[in-house]
Amino acid sequence: MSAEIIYGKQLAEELRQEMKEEVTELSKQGVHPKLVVVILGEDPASMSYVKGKQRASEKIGMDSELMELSEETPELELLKIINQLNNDETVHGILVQLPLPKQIDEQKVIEAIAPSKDVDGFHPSNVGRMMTGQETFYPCTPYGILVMLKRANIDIEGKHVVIIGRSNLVGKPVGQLLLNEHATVTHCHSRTKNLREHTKQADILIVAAGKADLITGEDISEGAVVIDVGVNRVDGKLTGDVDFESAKEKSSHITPVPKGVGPMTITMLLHNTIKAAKWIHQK
Ligand SMILES: NC(=O)C1=CN([C@@H]2O[C@H](COP(=O)(O)OP(=O)(O)OC[C@H]3O[C@@H](n4cnc5c(N)ncnc54)[C@H](OP(=O)(O)O)[C@@H]3O)[C@@H](O)[C@H]2O)C=CC1
Ligand SMILES: Nc1nc(=O)c2c([nH]1)NC[C@@H]1CN(c3ccc(C(=O)N[C@@H](CCC(=O)O)C(=O)O)cc3)C=[N+]21
Repeated sequence: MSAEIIYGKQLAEELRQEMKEEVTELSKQGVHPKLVVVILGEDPASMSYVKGKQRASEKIGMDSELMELSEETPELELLKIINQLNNDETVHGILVQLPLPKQIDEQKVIEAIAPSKDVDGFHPSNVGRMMTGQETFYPCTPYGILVMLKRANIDIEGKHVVIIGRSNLVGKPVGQLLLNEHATVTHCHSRTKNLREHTKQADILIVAAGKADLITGEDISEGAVVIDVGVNRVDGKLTGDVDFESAKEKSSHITPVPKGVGPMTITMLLHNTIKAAKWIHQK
């Protein structure tokens, strides 16, 4: 069997077209969704994601602003800036690019962002809402994965989803969202023993470890759905956590890297920003 390739990039473009129309409609009502992205330092990989977010926002007619701060910015100064953005009525979404330099406590920064502007969905209040099945901003990568699975007509209910990763950004929230959709969820991580025994059990395998080629065709069962979240740079080339060629021969569906999960992450960020603008407007 050779898998159907799920191109997140293509789906992302379709969804962004719909969003562009929504932004036009909103602007007729005087609502101009605006995202502010804050980045500290000039790490090339981070800059490249951030530029991608900027381009995507502009393409759908959304306002977006990039605040480039020095790598040495003190924590207190960053917290002050976040406070100003929280109080700025023209700003609907705030994203502080992670990871942050070592002088800054990441959790403090995440908690400083007003939950109503937390388009990343990382604030404990929004995480709690997601956990209890309430409407909120869902973290962009997990939400993008959910939308991809749904659009590809993949059944989630009752299926065994195995996730490699338990980070607060990806692993944990994707497990929670799929649990909300009635999947049976297993998380694996660096202390998991006999990883292959677990991955072989997966109807849907989500790999978010950040280790190139961690998973190959031998680790999966015939007909599994494979979602590769990993973004690794190997010899200057972007690659995922899954050996695409061998996994493609055994899976029923598989996402590529690039052009898979990444573009969906950015799309859900745009979606959350539009949602934030609509919420504020309704108040
Ligand atoms: N495409 C996209 O839009 C996005 C892609 N990413 C990418 O996804 C990947 C994961 O990101 P993130 O969750 O932030 O990364 P983290 O490094 O925070 O988490 C990695 C997780 O994988 C686990 N892990 C690492 N190595 C192994 C191993 N050999 N076997 C089993 N488990 C392992 C870790 O276990 P433990 O908890 O025990 O340490 C941890 O839970 C990265 O490549 C990142 O670049 C991230 C965000 C968005
Ligand atoms: N506060 C915060 N929120 C994030 O959502 C966040 C973050 N910090 N820090 C870093 C990670 C990583 N991330 C990606 C987004 C898009 C692509 C993406 O679009 N990738 C393209 C390729 C892009 C390229 O060619 O460089 C693709 O896979 O096709 C990848 C990774 C968001 N993150």
